Amino acid sequence: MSGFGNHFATEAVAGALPQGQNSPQKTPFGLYAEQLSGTAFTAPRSENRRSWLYRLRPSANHPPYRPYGEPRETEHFARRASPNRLRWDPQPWPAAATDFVDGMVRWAGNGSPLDQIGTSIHLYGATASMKHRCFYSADGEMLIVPQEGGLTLITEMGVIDAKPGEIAVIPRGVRFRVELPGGKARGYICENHGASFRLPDLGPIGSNGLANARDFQTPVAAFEDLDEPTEVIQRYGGTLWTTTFNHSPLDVVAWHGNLAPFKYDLARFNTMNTVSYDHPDPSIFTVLTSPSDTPGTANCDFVIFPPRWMVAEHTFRPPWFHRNVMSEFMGLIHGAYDAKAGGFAPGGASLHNCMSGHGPDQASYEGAVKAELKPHKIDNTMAFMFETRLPILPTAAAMQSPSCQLDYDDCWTGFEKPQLP
Ligand SMILES: O=C(O)Cc1cc(O)ccc1O
Ligand SMILES: [Fe+2]
Repeated sequence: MSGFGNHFATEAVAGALPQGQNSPQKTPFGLYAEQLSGTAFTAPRSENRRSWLYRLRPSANHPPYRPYGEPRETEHFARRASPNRLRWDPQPWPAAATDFVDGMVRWAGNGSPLDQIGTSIHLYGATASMKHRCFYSADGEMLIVPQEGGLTLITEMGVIDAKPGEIAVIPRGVRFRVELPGGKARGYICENHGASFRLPDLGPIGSNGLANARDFQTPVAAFEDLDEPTEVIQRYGGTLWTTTFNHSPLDVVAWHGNLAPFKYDLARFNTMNTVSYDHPDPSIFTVLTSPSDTPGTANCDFVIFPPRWMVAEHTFRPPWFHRNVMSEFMGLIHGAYDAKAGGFAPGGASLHNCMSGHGPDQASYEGAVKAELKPHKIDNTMAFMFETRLPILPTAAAMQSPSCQLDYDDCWTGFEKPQLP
């Protein structure tokens, strides 16, 4: 079903969706009605997100949760916020068969899930499909950015196939199982603890452009009818909890509402750029934004750097040097990034925190200053950024990882000193 934030209605079995009311005394086939809220009941209508789910068993039907495995100490934030610029090589594949839940590592983040502000940024690398288990986050919606290998996200509300170049967003609380059609998959996740992602305002751009609402796709209802023990793992307060249902909770036969998972093909992005001079702020490439309480200052923006024509005249065309009050976590889905001649590989990541000077590496700078400024297509590339209001803390896992490039600062050495008259 197409459209962003629409009020959808879908049933996997004809007649399963109640008509004319949400909670009839007798539901079709005796399905259990459940409201899933993404905003406070009292949120203004323009903000309000909720869906009604009609399922084979009430979600309430389960034993208590207990901590899942050993606490993942390395997922805690480093004890001190570091102003240092950081970059990581792509993560190696897990040696043993590892599914999406076990292959997900919190790498960085800010704010706090219990305060419902900020983000947790995870990397995942999986080599096995989830079997008899599913996952959800009570801490935030999950924006999943596949980098290598597709994911089949079998959610309570329908099935999403997401391949590299597409993104998927699973609302807070929606349970899902991840299968790997290609046998392995890796990528990035922004678990958004704040206000849910939405399309940015377009201002003077007008009523079309950037990510167009109709290119977002939400699955139709699909369910499994399985009376088999199913492990349900949730992230709650930053840690994992587990319990075992006596049935699959992916048992929603019909649903309606405007809180739902969706996917988006980044190739559909209608990219804006200068046709005169100077390199615009990267906010023109915002796909989705999670606003904070301060207008224009995002809890998190999801920004991409897609293929595009570079035509600016008498201009230094790559990203300029800058120091930003917002903090920037970047990843690369494929290709090369125009500010980094080397070292930023697909599957890798970088972190440039509040006020940390960064920009083109020396080689990219040199090349761009010398380049002949004819129209040039930056092609076969897709980098992205989670840009967020609060400084980002890496976790111990990220700091201790052998993939952390100890020589990253060196890419900004060797600049020639200008000769003044
Ligand atoms: O730092 C980066 O590479 C991201 C970025 C890109 C750009 O074109 C302008 C500003 C910015 O932070
Ligand atoms: Fe930047």
